[in-house]
Amino acid sequence: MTVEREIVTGTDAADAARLTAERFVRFATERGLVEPREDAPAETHIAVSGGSVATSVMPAIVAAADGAGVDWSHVHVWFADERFVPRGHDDRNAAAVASVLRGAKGFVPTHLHSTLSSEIGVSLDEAAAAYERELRVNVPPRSRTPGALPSLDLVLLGAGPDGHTASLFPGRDPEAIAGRVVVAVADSPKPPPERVTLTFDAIDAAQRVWAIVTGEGKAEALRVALTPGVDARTSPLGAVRGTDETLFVVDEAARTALAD
Ligand SMILES: O=C(O)[C@H](O)[C@@H](O)[C@H](O)[C@H](O)COP(=O)(O)O
Repeated sequence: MTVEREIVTGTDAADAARLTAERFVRFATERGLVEPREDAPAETHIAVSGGSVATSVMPAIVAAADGAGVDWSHVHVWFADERFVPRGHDDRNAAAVASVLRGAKGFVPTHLHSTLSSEIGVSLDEAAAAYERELRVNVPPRSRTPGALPSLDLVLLGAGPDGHTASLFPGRDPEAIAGRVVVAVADSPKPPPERVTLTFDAIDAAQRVWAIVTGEGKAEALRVALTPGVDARTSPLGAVRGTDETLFVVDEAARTALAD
């Protein structure tokens, strides 16, 4: 059964980040990260993206979590996608996310799961395979079916004006990456060309998928994503779903192409 997609609207990008942070505090509370509970899950696995998710939404989340008393010591942070560039390169999302997480109370630095960077002599394919292995070892699947994919608790996605999300770009065959958790992208239309990304299957195995889509430049991408029945080749953003929750946090500017 497909879970209904929920849309919440902020006045602008900052308000959308605030609304996302509010939802995060609710999520963290449910998982026993504020008041420890006996039946709380031992670990919480979230994946984050680059762009404004790394630079605006994560800071809002960490600030709100701090105000609510969230303990990050059992939280693991993964990347929905990452650019395959040398460590320390400005294009790498890891540095921005690591710096935000320095303010997260109790966060254990080794719980930030970065992808391999390009200067260490691994190929792009090896970097993707290594990240898939790391996810499979650390993140339990929800189903006992053999081969079931790891189920992240929360995936935070952004979206590009072309409807890409993570590094899943339109015009590509989703079947070509079916069953994989992480794949290499060697020819991203948006620079830098080499990336690693979670697949549709990996995102769809996550319990909660939240996409933060703001700004007038995303209006058409949002309209297409919300078109009933849109496929992953036309709109990666429109195709992603969580097992329990799919939430789009948008702003007024991004809604301008939607019918009332
Ligand atoms: O990897 C990239 O090239 C970008 O990070 C990209 O995927 C970004 O996440 C989206 O385009 C949304 O960007 P904004 O949230 O900043 O609009």
